[in-house]
Amino acid sequence: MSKQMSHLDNIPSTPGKFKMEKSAYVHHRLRWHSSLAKLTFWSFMFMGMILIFFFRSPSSNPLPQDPSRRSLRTYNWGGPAWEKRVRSSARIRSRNGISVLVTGAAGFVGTHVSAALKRRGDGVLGLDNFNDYYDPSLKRSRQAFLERSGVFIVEGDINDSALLRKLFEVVAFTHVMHLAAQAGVRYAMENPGSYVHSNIAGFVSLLEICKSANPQPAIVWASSSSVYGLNTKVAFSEKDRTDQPASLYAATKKAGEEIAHTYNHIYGLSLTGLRFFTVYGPWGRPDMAYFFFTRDILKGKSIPIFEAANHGTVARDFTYIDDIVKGCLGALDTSEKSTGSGGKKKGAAQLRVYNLGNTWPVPVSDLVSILERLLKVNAKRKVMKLPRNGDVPFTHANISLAQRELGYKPTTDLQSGLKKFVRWYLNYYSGGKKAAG
Ligand SMILES: O=C(O)[C@H]1O[C@H](OP(=O)(O)OP(=O)(O)OC[C@H]2O[C@@H](n3ccc(=O)[nH]c3=O)[C@H](O)[C@@H]2O)[C@H](O)[C@@H](O)[C@H]1O
Repeated sequence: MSKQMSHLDNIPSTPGKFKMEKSAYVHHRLRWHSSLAKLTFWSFMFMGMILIFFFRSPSSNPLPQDPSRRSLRTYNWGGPAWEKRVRSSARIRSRNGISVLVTGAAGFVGTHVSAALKRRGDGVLGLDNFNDYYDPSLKRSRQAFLERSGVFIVEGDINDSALLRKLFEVVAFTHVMHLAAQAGVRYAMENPGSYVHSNIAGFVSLLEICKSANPQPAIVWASSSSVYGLNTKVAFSEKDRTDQPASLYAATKKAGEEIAHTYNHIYGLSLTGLRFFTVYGPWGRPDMAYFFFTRDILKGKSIPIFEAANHGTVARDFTYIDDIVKGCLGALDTSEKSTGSGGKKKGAAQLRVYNLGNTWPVPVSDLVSILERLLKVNAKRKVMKLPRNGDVPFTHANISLAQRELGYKPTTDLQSGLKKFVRWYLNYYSGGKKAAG
């Protein structure tokens, strides 16, 4: 160790305690060394902070975390083998069958609708971008489940016009079931761009291709109960106002309804929007309350139960997936043909919107009680005020229009539907991932 260093060793850590009897020279040298050490130390700290900032900065992150940039991802598609799979999956195998492009096929509703169409002999081709809004492995399991039923899911984004054009070149789809979307009411505050990207830009991109397709397909697509927003008139009817969305999610779905009107008006596309009311069931979405409540009750974690102002009840018209599937098939089967061709309208075309709910709102606290009974575990309930993040206090569907025109008739109450969900959940997460379905 050098002499100078040994001097430094004598420097007390607390200023003001230095022994004043040392010579002025020594004192000066020590002060100089002390400043040098401090300077070196702070230089390193400064450099370190810059490096940390640089590596954590989103703009320098090579992997886009923002789903609104998902279109930057490249997918492999094309080639004779790929086209053969596309054709085979979309081939109609029953008399009077239809050929349907299902967007969002690896999603919750998309999986069930695709499987149901395939079961009755319709041609079905799936399209999904497998984004990571929630655990993509669940989407992969749904894909494997559909694969076993003969449904091929093309990996790609609805914003990829070249891919969509190619799909319509390979198959003359009679229908499109458009379920690809950025879902979730609360996440819209975290990532608004992803809602615009999928629910508005993506929808327009799809409609652009559909309007130019020959023949034009009829389109059925997922709107949402959330379009009723701050509407207080119950039960929600299609005639009620939908101009007060409470979340950006709701606003993009409402925008979708207006965009549908435009494409119907200008190009003669047949368009049917379905306002789904809090759909639940096996293969569901892990971001939804019934799903993560189940997970957290089993883990012994507390679950936040929202309540409205003045301890008011928060309730949802929870609708079981099988009922929703029947509504979707009813909408496809009653769709009239689009009237345009080559991008030109030839006459008036069908434009519809329907509520698909259960007509039986259930308080969220009752949902938790049902889960407790089914799981045989008491929940750690943490009641809290409904956050101001887009949630609405209640939903309640009037379904008479869908009943009359689509033959829609929900038959599953929340207790029976959750029983089926819990059975699936326990099977799926106890290692039976392949068999679950
Ligand atoms: O009908 C729709 O169009 C929408 O339905 C669904 O939205 P929501 O009805 O809000 O479902 P979901 O999040 O399961 O919350 C259920 C209940 O639990 C309450 N809730 C929620 C979270 C929580 O921590 N605590 C709580 O009490 C919460 O206040 C609510 O009362 C879809 O996610 C959405 O994509 C869209 O399709």
